[in-house]
Amino acid sequence: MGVILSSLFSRFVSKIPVRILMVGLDAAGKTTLLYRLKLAEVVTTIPTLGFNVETVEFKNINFTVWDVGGQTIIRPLWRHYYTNTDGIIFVVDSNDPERIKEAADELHQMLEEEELRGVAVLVFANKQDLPRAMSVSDVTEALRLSGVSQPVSETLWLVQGSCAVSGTGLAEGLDWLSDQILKLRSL
Ligand SMILES: Nc1nc2c(ncn2[C@@H]2O[C@H](COP(=O)(O)OP(=O)(O)OP(=O)(O)O)[C@@H](O)[C@H]2O)c(=O)[nH]1
Ligand SMILES: [Mg+2]
Repeated sequence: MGVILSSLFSRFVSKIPVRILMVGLDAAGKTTLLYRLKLAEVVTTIPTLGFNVETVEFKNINFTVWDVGGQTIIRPLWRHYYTNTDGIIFVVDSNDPERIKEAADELHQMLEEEELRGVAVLVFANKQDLPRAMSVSDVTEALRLSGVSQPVSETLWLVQGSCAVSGTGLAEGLDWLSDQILKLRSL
């Protein structure tokens, strides 16, 4: 009886494990975002040369977030993290219109990967606190996402405005991402 109760208990309280790959161009704010989520603090970052990985508890989900460095020379490493990815967080510096096309090209190249087919993609249009930041709709257009079809009952992608420094928009993004991942799992 005790064993049954304890296994029932752990079934209700244990969190659902989910693996997230977080990528985007260098300086988009990935590492800042990761530690804002993990510690609710702003950490001083240096460019990530390899990766950071942290678990972040959010509602009934246990996200393992892989934050991989975005400098041009190390972008080919992203694909080594694709296997078993449940969701992608693609971080864009909305204040860097000069490189938004480069970001779009990287995103589309990734979306063509067989291993990532059907994976939910949350785009954070980050740095919305900066006065000259591109709006969410401008980022969506520049990323050419409207052309990427959404499956009938799920939404494959969402562009969410964010500020990794204050944390604005992060919970909304994770809410959407967790819903999508759970929906896709139940299909
Ligand atoms: N104003 C503003 N600055 C931000 C925001 N997010 C990150 N930054 C700053 O942007 C710079 C780069 O942030 P990182 O988190 O190191 O960027 P990254 O995407 O991890 O970069 P790589 O590791 O090189 O791929 C840092 O100076 C951050 O403080 C934001 O939402 N608003
Ligand atoms: Mg980093």
